[in-house]
Amino acid sequence: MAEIRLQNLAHSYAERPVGPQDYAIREMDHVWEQGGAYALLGPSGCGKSTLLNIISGLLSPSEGKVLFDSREVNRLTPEQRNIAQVFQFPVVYDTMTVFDNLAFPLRNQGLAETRVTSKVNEVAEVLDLQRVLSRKARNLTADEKQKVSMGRGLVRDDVSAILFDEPLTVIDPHLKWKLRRKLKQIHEQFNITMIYVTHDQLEASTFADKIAVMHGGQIVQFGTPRELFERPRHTFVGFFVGSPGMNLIEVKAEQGGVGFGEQHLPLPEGLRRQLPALVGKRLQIGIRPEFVHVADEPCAGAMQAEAVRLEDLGTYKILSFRLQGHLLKARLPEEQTLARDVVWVSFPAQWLMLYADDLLVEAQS
Ligand SMILES: Nc1ncnc2c1ncn2[C@@H]1O[C@H](COP(=O)(O)OP(=O)(O)OP(=O)(O)O)[C@@H](O)[C@H]1O
Repeated sequence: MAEIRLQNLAHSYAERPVGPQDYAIREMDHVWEQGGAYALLGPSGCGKSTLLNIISGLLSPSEGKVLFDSREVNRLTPEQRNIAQVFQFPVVYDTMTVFDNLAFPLRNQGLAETRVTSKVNEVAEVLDLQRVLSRKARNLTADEKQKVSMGRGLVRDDVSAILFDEPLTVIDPHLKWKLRRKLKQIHEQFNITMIYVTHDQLEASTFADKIAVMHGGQIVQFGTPRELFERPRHTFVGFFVGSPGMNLIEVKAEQGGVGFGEQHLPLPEGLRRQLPALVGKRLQIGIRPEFVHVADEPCAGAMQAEAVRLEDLGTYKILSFRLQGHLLKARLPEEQTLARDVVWVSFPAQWLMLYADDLLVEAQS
């Protein structure tokens, strides 16, 4: 088990990179603490697999260092780093039994056969594979094969870390939830550093204690699922995490707050004080649909808007409304009804975020 530190790390697949656009990973420093359950979340092409392969040793970074417990491992193979990796598609030995597949990494290490048997049984029980232990792997379903792949990663308790690259892609949807919970349970039981790559925020937040959100080859925020939801530090996190994503409106600085269209929006004192320092930057305000307050009648501080569509999603409703030409969303409780097309919306100060060039502006105390 190890603490994994990335130091001034960057990677370009190009032989002679000339600018940031040539980098799949842009310079970053990051620490994965020993024993943590982490997710690496981001859309296709943001650099997740590249980063995972650099950590595992399948790929050598073009710049910077990978340190395991302060020891540089840049030139070491995955075996030498003692990393277990579970890929999107199952990697199993078809002609071996499930038992022998699970035992393989342990026998390779020269473990005594009694210890092999007890470890294999322990992992098979966690993954519900006891029934198929004596079956040849080729006769298994895709789900079962992927469980065997996972089991091979989990069977050794001396690994530095286990890396999962979208491991549930081939798993039947109704089994996905069960397996995600299982992985979490395994993490609690074995206390191994685990990094789980996914583009699915639900998968990330059910598995991980902390999520690294990747965008354009960088980790734009590293935080708990709650932090990502309540205080997105980058507009991309606001937009990508949450369903629907955060409402973002481009604004200009004004006396006492910000403005968009004809609308003036006062800002809390701490943010107002920051405005002079932000001259020349692109300003946006952000508010999650869950925090927009919507009323039928005018009320203090509320802005008049046009209700465009109300979708009933069973346990809540999503209102699309137009405010000063911006189409925005609000999440309403299931029981809320709207009498007219005109609504009054307000953005509670504690949930209103201000972004300058896409980065969260912290209030000045
Ligand atoms: N072997 C390669 N050679 C050149 N460019 C590559 C190579 N592998 C990935 N890239 C590029 O690097 C960038 C990051 O790709 P990467 O596969 O790491 O992203 P990802 O977030 O894992 O996406 P996906 O989920 O689609 O795999 C992309 O622009 C991709 O085209």
